Amino acid sequence: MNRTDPPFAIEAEELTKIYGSGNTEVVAMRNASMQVSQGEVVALLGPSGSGKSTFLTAVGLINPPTSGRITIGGRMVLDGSQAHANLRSFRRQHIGFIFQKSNLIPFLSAVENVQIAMQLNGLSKDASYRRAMELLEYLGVDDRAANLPSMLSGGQQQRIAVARSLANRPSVILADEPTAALDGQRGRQVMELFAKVAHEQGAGVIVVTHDHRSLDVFDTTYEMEDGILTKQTTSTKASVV
Ligand SMILES: Nc1ncnc2c1ncn2[C@@H]1O[C@H](COP(=O)(O)OP(=O)(O)OP(=O)(O)O)[C@@H](O)[C@H]1O
Repeated sequence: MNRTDPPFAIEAEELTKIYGSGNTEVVAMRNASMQVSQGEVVALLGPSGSGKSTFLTAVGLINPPTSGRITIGGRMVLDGSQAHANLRSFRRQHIGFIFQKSNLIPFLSAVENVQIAMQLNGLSKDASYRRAMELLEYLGVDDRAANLPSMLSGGQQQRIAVARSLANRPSVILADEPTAALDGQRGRQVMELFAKVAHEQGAGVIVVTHDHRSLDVFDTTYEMEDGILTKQTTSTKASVV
């Protein structure tokens, strides 16, 4: 990389994660490294139990690695177990995370679930409401804004979760099988939305997916197998909406 190049959105260096110890020790991830440029969308593939979630939650500063370094937007935030930032507030400002399950707050309406992410960062109620409604409209669920999560389908809940993850215009978006609860077409739309946000906002995006039909949306594909991460391809890109 040249000195004048912008920093990588995400730089993971030699991440290793060991769960347990002695007889129960599991090395879930071994020296995993990845660089994601600003505006790049990465697919992370691999069989069940291969370490994909371990990698994603490490990069998302949720489940720190046993060793290795994580640099976000040019700032090294984690060196092994040593944090170089307040991880919780750094995560809230810079990282959007979408889990397999939507994890919405059950007693807040759809729009409030999106607003809360912004209000925690100090945005006013009115401003957060406007942006939340804009995002819900973008995702085709604005007519559900007043509903509690329990009144929504799995796919609708997931779209609310996607809106919430985008609310603070994060520089990093991490998604763990975000389209598992969606039908093929809606799943593809969500993937295309990630690509659009990556390109428009210059965010770095990593998506764990099993959906091979949407792989053309991604710039780069990595595969995890037995805790070893390997770069596969830079795909032939489809046009993005
Ligand atoms: N908290 C934990 N304690 C002990 N072992 C764990 C823990 N979390 C994950 N593991 C183990 O680490 C390995 C990697 O798990 P991980 O969840 O990262 O895989 P994955 O590729 O995301 O799987 P899936 O596709 O099924 O979600 C597995 O062998 C798993 O059993």
